[in-house]
Amino acid sequence: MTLLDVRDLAVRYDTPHGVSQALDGASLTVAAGELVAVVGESGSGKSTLGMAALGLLPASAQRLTGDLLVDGESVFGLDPPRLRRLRRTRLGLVLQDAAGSLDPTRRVGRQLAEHLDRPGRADVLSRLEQVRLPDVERVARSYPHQLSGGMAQRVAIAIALARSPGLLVADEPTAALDTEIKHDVLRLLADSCRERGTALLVLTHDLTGIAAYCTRLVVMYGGRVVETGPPDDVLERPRHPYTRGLLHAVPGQETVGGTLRSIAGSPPVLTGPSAGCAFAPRCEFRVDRCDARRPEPSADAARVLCHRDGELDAVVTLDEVPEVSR
Ligand SMILES: Nc1ncnc2c1ncn2[C@@H]1O[C@H](COP(=O)(O)OP(=O)(O)OP(=O)(O)O)[C@@H](O)[C@H]1O
Repeated sequence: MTLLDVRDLAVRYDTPHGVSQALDGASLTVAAGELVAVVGESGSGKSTLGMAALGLLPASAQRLTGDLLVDGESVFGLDPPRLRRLRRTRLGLVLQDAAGSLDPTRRVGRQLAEHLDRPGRADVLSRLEQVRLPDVERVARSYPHQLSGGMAQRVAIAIALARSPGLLVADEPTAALDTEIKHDVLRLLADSCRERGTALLVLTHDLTGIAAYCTRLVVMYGGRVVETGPPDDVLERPRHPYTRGLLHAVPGQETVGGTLRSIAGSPPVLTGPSAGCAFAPRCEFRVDRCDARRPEPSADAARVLCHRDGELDAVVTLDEVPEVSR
């Protein structure tokens, strides 16, 4: 069953400093219980997509075209009370700065209790145990500043999952954590969502870190979804030149005596809809039609947005795509 249905969504921000087209016709569906990672460089539109899914776009954001449906209903069509109810009952959010998302003046046990249907002490402690926190009595009595970053993130996950939402959006949930605990937190997020049947949308720069924990990878560029598929397919047989570039740019994939190749150029800052393929200026396979027309998604499940999809394997052998350790 489709839980989240993003249909050709275009969103732009109007600010005193100018206009920024954050989403330029993004399309994506997420089924109930799916674990989806949305990857892409800074500015590709991941956070805007995530906030739109939660009905949390700021006032400066304007929907130009398209729609976003949760449980079959457009979040843009809901009045504020119904949107609040949808958020409270069906949606959850975990941010990068977990400690910052907690109230610094109140003990974490009390904060968690507010989100529980049966807010007793036993339930609070059991929820803290479920997110694999040690010494839960002490944690429940603590103020946020008394917890490490990893512990605060686990509390934030317990709060976000308290009502077993249909969809949990996690925006760079491990970016502020030490490398050793990043994987533990990602595993916890994925396991907790799987146990509850909650769909997970993780927004991240870290393509390979997340791959082991999700059932689908979604690659964004220039405010559009340019490729999607099971992690093994995307990592082993990337089809979009941007995905291939991202994999070449993964640290640790350099060959001995070779150099780490990054994608030349910078991601676009769009001020309006892209006339052609937004990746064309950085693409080594660019031809005239790439600048002239917007690519439409391929008809298969990967929905690759590339004019040259299907032609490129003759140009690049897949041996050139580095193997990614997961
Ligand atoms: N509140 C805002 N006001 C104005 N412009 C914004 C706002 N939020 C995002 N943008 C712009 O929209 C574009 C997409 O940003 P967005 O944060 O959605 O991408 P992202 O992929 O999540 O990037 P990052 O990983 O850096 O958060 C960028 O050009 C960004 O500067």
